[in-house]
Amino acid sequence: MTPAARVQTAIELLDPILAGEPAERVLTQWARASRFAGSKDRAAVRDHVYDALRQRNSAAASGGGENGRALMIGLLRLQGIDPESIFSGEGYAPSALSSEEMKGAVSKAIDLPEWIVPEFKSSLGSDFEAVEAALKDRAPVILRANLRKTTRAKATEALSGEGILTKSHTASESALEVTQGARQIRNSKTYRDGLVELQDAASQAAIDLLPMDEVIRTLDYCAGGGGKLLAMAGRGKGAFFAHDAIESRLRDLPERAKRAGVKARVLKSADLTKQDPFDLVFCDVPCSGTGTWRRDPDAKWKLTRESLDKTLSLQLKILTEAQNFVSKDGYLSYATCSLLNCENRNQIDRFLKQSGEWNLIDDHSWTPLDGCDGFYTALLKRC
Ligand SMILES: C[S@@+](CC[C@H](N)C(=O)[O-])C[C@H]1O[C@@H](n2cnc3c(N)ncnc32)[C@H](O)[C@@H]1O
Repeated sequence: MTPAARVQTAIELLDPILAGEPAERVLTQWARASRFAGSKDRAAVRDHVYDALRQRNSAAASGGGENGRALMIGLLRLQGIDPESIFSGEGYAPSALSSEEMKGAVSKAIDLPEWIVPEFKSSLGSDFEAVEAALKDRAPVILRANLRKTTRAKATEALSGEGILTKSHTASESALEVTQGARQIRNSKTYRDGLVELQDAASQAAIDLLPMDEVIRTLDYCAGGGGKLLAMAGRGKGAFFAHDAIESRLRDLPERAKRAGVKARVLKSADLTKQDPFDLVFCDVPCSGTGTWRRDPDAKWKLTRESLDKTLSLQLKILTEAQNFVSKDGYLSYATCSLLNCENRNQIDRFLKQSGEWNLIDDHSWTPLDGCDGFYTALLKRC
């Protein structure tokens, strides 16, 4: 595909996404139906679509409209590319710019839904502008060296032997930022042998704060794909249990655990009460995902006040349930990939007040300004 044909494809895919279809599904369906598109074409089209979504308001303001064509015109302007050089109307290129479209100019806007801006401002304070600007960019690709099987230095060497270059990330001693060869990771021997996993640096740093040396039985209460459980297992030697209210979310865990050299027992909700209590119950709760909007910009425009309010209630419900599975001297831990206080510290304060049984030992938050996704974690112990 020519560069112009890739832009035309992005325009055609953006329209259904802007109408509400999930971006990931639209891209996957297009890739399946477009055998002519090579891996570089697919990656380029994907980058155009996600770049336009990350900067949707700025692209609309710079392109003079809210549809796929206007967003791509605006995005090119924001990227310093004259859209006239792409919109030629030749071959598979988008049709030539109208005189109205030619009049547009670069115009930067706040690339967040309007309703959430006050939440962001009150949560981030003086960091608001810098974080909002960072969310317009792509997120780095970060790996976790699996400390069960290797060290960060050895993982770096093994990856480099396969053409994947990395540098150490300051947030965690297991974190590596990929600087070259990111698309080869999943096919590399280093990855297939379980020496590294894809995981953001803030998630790794959050696991570093857990008292893994002290605990014997760990329950990941909202285990999902098991990313955090495997990171905990990389640091601890005890027994690891995985639970999720939606059992199908745990489907990838056995394969990933095998690759990582970890034994993890999956527990159904009905079996939890039959278990001995756990020394650590980790709750990586459902959240707004605001901290990961660089990776999933489609979610940014789909979050509503109503869905955030529902999520806030669910978070408190999960903590209230999960506390029952913690041993007398055990720890309860809470985590979100959110940048919002209402899901983070405020939520913990509400829980502490409501239960009257727990003390906050430590909490920490990360933002893209730390070179990470937005993330929050709190560690609680019984009073
Ligand atoms: C943020 S995701 C977890 C991601 C996972 N920890 C990882 O690292 O890949 C939140 C998970 O909580 C689960 N969940 C939702 N409601 C729950 C509940 N009441 N009890 C336990 N898990 C729940 C969801 O199914 C989802 O998989």
